[in-house]
Amino acid sequence: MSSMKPKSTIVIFGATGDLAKRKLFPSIYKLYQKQKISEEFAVVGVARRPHTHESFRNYVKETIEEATKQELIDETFISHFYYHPFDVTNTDSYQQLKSLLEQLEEQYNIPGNRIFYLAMAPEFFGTISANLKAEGLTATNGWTRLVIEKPFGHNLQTAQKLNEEIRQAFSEKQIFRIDHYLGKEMVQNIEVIRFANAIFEPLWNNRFIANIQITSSETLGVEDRGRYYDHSGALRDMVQNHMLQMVALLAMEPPIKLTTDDIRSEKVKVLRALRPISHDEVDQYFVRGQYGRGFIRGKEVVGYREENNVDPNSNTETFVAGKLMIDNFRWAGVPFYIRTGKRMTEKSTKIVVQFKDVPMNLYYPTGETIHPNLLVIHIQPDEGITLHLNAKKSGESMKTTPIKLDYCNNCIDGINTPEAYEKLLYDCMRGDATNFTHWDEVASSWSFVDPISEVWENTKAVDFPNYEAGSMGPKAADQLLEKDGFHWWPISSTM
Ligand SMILES: NC(=O)C1=CN([C@@H]2O[C@H](COP(=O)(O)OP(=O)(O)OC[C@H]3O[C@@H](n4cnc5c(N)ncnc54)[C@H](OP(=O)(O)O)[C@@H]3O)[C@@H](O)[C@H]2O)C=CC1
Ligand SMILES: O=C1O[C@H](COP(=O)(O)O)[C@@H](O)[C@H](O)[C@H]1O
Repeated sequence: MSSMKPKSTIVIFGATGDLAKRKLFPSIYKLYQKQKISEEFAVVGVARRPHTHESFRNYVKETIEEATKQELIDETFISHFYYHPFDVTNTDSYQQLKSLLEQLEEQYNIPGNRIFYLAMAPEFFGTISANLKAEGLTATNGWTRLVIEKPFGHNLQTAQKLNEEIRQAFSEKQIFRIDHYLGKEMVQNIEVIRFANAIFEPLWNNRFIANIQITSSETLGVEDRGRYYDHSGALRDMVQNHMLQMVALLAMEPPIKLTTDDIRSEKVKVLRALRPISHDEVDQYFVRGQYGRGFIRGKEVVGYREENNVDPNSNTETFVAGKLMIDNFRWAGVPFYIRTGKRMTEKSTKIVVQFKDVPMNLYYPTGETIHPNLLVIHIQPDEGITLHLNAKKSGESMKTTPIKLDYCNNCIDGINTPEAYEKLLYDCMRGDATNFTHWDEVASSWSFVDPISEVWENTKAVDFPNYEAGSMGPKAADQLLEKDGFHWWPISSTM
């Protein structure tokens, strides 16, 4: 990795789409504003919609203004954007794209460094990769990298096929598989909290931790993504990738060094150690839900089956809760509970590490319990850490009261946490793949998730819809913990 400002052309396939508009253009702008990338760069948008370079620049400008809520006055920045309209299945057009890139590389003195960002439906990933190689766009004097959006396959088999296709054109080192949760500030902080604090790591195991809970709840429904989501569901959309990545970061052994390979190999070991769930065991370990009508912040919303582009009899889950066991020395016997869903009470991603109770309760010999110690990692929207301890209740003789030590990451003046895509794009430009998923992680995650989706696809959920929009999911998700003697800790910002 070079310490110089990265310099490359970025080709965005799917440049007129939602992801480019909401995440990619604003991220490139932020990197430019912060002077993190070289002033000599070029972005080429590819999609079918007709645009000239000029009309595309206007479009990009509008999208950035909409995202940043600021007027974009820097005309120089926008002049680095170009547009090349074509259907990516049409092989003839790649030669023209190649000529444009060569011309821009000369104009901006870019040494053949190219990022191909596939912000398109996955069905095109293989075709684009093959065409880029066949038409000679990957052979340059510099480096070429391929950024792949999710979903990476629909199950292990399709993911393997896709991987083989893109590996025909790009080596593993050139492939940057995006999991945007890995770009979140507090997800990246998990590793630092664990490995830079002498007080946590000695306790970070089955002798002291009772359970770990990860919740990622959303208030949004499927919005305009019904067509994709109805074939995906929450298990593939959130669990196979984001939730399992957080589990891996929480459970991995300290890497030998903070290199991409060392960290990834520790994460893979966790994913391989996940106790496989057989078809017969799915109901014991996993709960699915689908939202019905309800209220989100006082506003009535429709049920999932009434959403656009969703089958009115859909069997797709919009909520998942699960109990994961990691069969290794460190974690044997410690449940990791995960839950994620749409149209829930609050938008919140939180990790709660619940420590085991003190060995003997000196303060309430009559049976009242002491509040367990909790370490809460607030991923979003609030970013921070809270440690729940017990202290003496003022004025009362030897009674305890729960107290909290709080650190708020995004309350500090001047800290403007970069958006996940901004960080990941920057990492990719620098060639740092640490916060992208290696194929081995993807494969292990699919192996774990596949039996669950197979059972759910083949058995109709008779009780769907089984949770009201605006609630915390179906009752069965609470029972999953209750049968182990635990309960979900609240996700409110006061936790
Ligand atoms: N949107 C989001 O928040 C997220 C998206 N993703 C992933 O990112 C990818 C893109 O998603 P999103 O932006 O929402 O999708 P959209 O449907 O909004 O955009 C798709 C883009 O592909 C272009 N396109 C479609 N077919 C062709 C073709 N044959 N040739 C050339 N261009 C084509 C479209 O442009 P045109 O019609 O002009 O050809 C458009 O620019 C998907 O893999 C998605 O799963 C992942 C996480 C979040
Ligand atoms: O990848 C996805 O993530 C979003 C949730 O991301 P967040 O950063 O807002 O927590 C989810 O809405 C979407 O369905 C899924 O594809």
